[in-house]
Formats: sequence, C-alpha cells, structure tokens
Amino acid sequence: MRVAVIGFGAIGSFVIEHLKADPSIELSAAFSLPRPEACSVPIVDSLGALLATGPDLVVECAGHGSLRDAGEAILRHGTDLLVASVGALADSVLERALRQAAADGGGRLLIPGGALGGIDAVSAAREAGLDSVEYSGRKAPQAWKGTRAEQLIDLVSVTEATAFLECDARTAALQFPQNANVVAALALAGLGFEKTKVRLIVDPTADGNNHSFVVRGAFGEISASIRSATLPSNPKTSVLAPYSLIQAIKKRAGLILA
Ligand SMILES: NC(=O)C1=CN([C@@H]2O[C@H](COP(=O)(O)OP(=O)(O)OC[C@H]3O[C@@H](n4cnc5c(N)ncnc54)[C@H](OP(=O)(O)O)[C@@H]3O)[C@@H](O)[C@H]2O)C=CC1
Ligand SMILES: O=C([O-])CC(=O)C(=O)O
Repeated sequence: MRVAVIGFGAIGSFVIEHLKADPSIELSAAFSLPRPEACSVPIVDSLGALLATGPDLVVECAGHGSLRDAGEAILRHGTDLLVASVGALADSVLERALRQAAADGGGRLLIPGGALGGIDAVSAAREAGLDSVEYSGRKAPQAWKGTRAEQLIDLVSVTEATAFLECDARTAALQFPQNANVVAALALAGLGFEKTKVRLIVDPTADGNNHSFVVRGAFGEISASIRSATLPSNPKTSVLAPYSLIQAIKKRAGLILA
C-alpha cells in the first residue's frame, strides 16, 4: 500500500520513522509547511505533487488548517484520507463539504480514535441508544501553553488540578485545535457535538496527558481512563496519537485485523 503524509511535526515524523522499515507499506511522499530539512521520504512542494505519487491513502497530521486546505481535493481525487485533526469537523460547513467530496469522489474519510482509546465501544453502544457522554481532559500547564486556556486561567500560578472550561464538544474542538481532537472523535462516535459534555483541566502534577469519559445508555455504562506519555517534540500530543494512526494504516493495509 502506498501512503503519503501531510505534516512533518511531532506526529508526522513519528509515523514516518515508524513505518519506513515496514516492507508492506511504501511511503510515497511527504508534504509539509515548513519544508523539513531532512526526511527519509521524498518531499513534495504541493498537494498536487503529493497526489501525483499515487497514494492509496493520505495521512493528515498537520493541523485543522491543513484539513481545510487539502481534505476536499484528496477525497474528490478518490483517495482515502486518515485524519489526525478530527476536531476540524466541528466546523459543520467543512464536515458537510468533506462528506460530499467523499460521496462524489469515492475517497473515504477515516477517523481514528487518536489519543483516545475505547471509542469503538462507544460507537457499538450507540446502536443500542445513548443517554449521555461526558469527557474530561487533564494535562500539565505546558500542554495548554499557547492555547486559549491562557485567556481562561493563569497557567503559571495554578497549584492544583483546576477545571478551566466546561462546554459542549463543538466549542471545545473549535477553541482547542491542538488539544481537543479526541473530543471530536468521541462526539462523532457517540452522541454528536452538541450533546457531548466536555471538561478541560490544567494539572501541575499531571503525569502525561489524561483522558477519561463516561458513556451511559440502554446497554449499561462505559467508563474509560487513559494516561499517555507525551511526544518529546510536542507536550500537547500523546504518544498514543501517532500509534493510533499507525494502527489504522496497518489495518487499512490488511496487515492486522484487530
Ligand atoms: N486525534 C488526536 O488524538 C490528536 C490529533 N492531533 C492533531 O494533529 C495535528 C498535528 O499534531 P502534532 O504533530 O503534534 O503537531 P505539530 O505542531 O508538532 O506538527 C504539525 C506540523 O504540520 C505543519 N503544518 C501546519 N500547517 C500545515 C499545512 N497546511 N500543510 C502541511 N503542514 C502544515 C506544522 O508547521 P508549523 O509548525 O510551521 O505550523 C508542523 O510542522 C494537531 O495540530 C492536531 O490537529 C494532535 C494530537 C492528538
Ligand atoms: O494527544 C492528546 O493527548 C490529545 C490531543 O492533543 C488532541 O485531541 O488534540
């Protein structure tokens, strides 16, 4: 299977490094702004050049803006697209455009759990009917640096775990494009953007990134909690996030079934 990657930051470089030695996967090209100095995969300068390498799958790991810029063209081209920046779909205009492009072009929009595990159980439970979905994200102050959290709480003087935002999943995903993509994945698997309740927490004692959720419905209750180490090059991003993409790529290539 030929795979092309958009983005060469913490996730993109990790995915490329992990997959480059896998003989069943050919990394056809990488496109990144800014252009990386060194990459083990051929670097291209445009989306057109990326698609010209004939990938079976494009993996986006470059942020909400990149999905807005490139998503529709990839799906209309008939190429499958695996997205890290799931939160961009909280923009309902973009979500509609991508769904339409997939329907017209034949490319499939693939949404991984990312840093959040267990959403396969949520989407299974959805078939039985869900009553409520509540999510909490707890990260260290450095993970919230440079985000809207700085306008909501003083990250420097906080001494204990403190919730600084309670809102619906749409608001969280749009306001925190680098930290709340998992919320969008949960919303899409479960009760949707409006009915998924979100609490964001800064915790100076946090050991890694912590995600937990409780889902209730006719089936019973799911309660999940994940603590992931962060990527050295980006303290906002869990190590589990690139591994989730790697697993989805291998599944798509037929290398693993579960
Ligand atoms: N689903 C999930 O669980 C998670 C999803 N994410 C999503 O994945 C994205 C990437 O995460 P991460 O690798 O940690 O972030 P990084 O900031 O480390 O890397 C993103 C890279 O993409 C580059 N870039 C920005 N815009 C474009 C564009 N239009 N086209 C190509 N490249 C571009 C950035 O350049 P520059 O630095 O110059 O902007 C940067 O090098 C996040 O922005 C977030 O949306 C992240 C964590 C978890
Ligand atoms: O990597 C994580 O812990 C989750 C994250 O940043 C996101 O969902 O955007």
